[in-house]
Amino acid sequence: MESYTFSLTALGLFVVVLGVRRYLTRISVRHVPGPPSESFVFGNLADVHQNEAGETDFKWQDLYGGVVRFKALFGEDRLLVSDPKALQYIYQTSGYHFPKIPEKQEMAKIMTGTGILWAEADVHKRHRKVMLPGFGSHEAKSYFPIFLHHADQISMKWKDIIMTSADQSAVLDMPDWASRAMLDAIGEAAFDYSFGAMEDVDNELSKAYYNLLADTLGAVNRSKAALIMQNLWAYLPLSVLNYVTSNSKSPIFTHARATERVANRVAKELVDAKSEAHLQGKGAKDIMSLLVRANASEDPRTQLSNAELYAQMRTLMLAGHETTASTLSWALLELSKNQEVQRRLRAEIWEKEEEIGGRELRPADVDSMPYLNAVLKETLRFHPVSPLNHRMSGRDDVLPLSKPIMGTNGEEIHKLPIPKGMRLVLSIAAYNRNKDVFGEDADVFNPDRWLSGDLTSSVNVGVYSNLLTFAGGIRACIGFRFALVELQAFLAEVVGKFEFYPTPQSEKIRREPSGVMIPTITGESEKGAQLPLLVRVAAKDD
Ligand code: HEM
Repeated sequence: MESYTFSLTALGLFVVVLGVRRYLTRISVRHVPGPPSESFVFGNLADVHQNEAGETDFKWQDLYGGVVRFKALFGEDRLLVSDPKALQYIYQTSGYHFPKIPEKQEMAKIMTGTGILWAEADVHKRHRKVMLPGFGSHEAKSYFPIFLHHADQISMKWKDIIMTSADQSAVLDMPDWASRAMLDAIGEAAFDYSFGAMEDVDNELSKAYYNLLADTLGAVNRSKAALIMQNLWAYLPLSVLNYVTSNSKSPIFTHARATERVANRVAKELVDAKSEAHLQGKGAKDIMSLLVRANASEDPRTQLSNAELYAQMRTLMLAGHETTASTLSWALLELSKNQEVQRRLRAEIWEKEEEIGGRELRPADVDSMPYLNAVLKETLRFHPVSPLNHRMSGRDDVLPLSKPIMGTNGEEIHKLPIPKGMRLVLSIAAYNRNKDVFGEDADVFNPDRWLSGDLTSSVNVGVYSNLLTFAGGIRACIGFRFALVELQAFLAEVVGKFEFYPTPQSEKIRREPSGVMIPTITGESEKGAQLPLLVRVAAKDD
């Protein structure tokens, strides 16, 4: 008995010594500079998640450099990263060694299921391999007529409203219109499905997705309780977390679960119809049909299960419509504030229309419009609708840096060792304002920067124009070409036909971090996305 007690005590001591040794030899980031903690319990979490998107990141990047240490709950260190080389390493060179954060993935799972946004490592590789063929440049361009058609639907509605108004103008809420048009566009292009959102048809799927992101991911940005709760999840086993997400009565989860039920049912109906068409040899060219063919594949490397198939549809709905809708809204806000930019863009669109005679615009036409593309790139740079990405280090690692940072011990840090499990906040917003990459006026909206040919950087980070808006590397936005073609079509259509002016409310716009960065009116965040602009029909002087 005595020897048993002795063995147990010795084992206990051994475990404690091992734990202490591990703690003491753990790589420390304590010399990385950063802001003082606001409080031991909350750290700086409110600064990072509850200010306007980018506000804290820009300030800290200027004050401390491209890697900033800040505090999460109970003194936990986290890093905010905007240094180009460090980001390149995390996204590209060492992508699968920086997985997403488990508690955030649990949120991704309730919103999209076990699809590509949620998947990690080999499962992610398989999803990506199956989906990539649907998202090439050729495929994206083939949807251009669909996008133009849905942009034209907006135009017709706006014209009706404006023409019947007393002073031939109307105040229109951009995100509401853009969101419905983009939902219809993705429905048709990706699923060959009509949401009928523009026609206000009582479609339960479009109703289910309404404000989903704001209710779920946006909760941490509005409420301190939600912010603490979601950060406490880091300390819970995944099984407990899973129980919470499946049973909690909080609106954060009830909205997501209700959407899941409707979306899975519609996805199943669609998949059944498309499988039938596939069996009969009638292949359609929408993305869902491509995935259904993968579902029927015999090869496990390119196969998707039914659950994965439904999840991809939910992923594309979520990732593929509020993102583009918000980007269009931000573009129109900037054009309303910069009337000269708006006039130049319209002049280019009209010139192109004259050049092509009466025919409809084609992808090659919009590709050959330098100012349109400069305005688009500048909007994506200035207002990246996914301003933060979250990752953790899967192993002890070393981050390379483009520029040394001055450690709190007075020594320059040229490479930064980080321990396994370190949570990283990757600031897309701050990288996009990096003066070394985008010039001294990076904080100004200036489409001309894209026309001067001066934007060369030795470190390529992003998947498009060296912007980080669509992220980079192995998990870069799979739909970025799709988004670009869609935004080209919508901008050419609405700016060619209408003039946009600011309103008193548009002077109070807040960049709301709400899963997707949406425009809200200061003091009215709980109402969700709002951006009222004054709109008139653009008349050509003959
Ligand atoms: C302006 C529009 C868009 C922006 C700014 C944007 C941005 C992003 C970003 C930053 C990521 C990386 C997320 C992460 O790794 O944590 C991402 C991933 C993704 N995006 Fe987009 N996106 C846009 C439009 C679209 C569209 C139109 C689609 C589909 C039609 C789409 C589908 C996806 C998918 C499926 C992923 C996951 C890719 C993977 O994990 O391999 N996105 N997007």
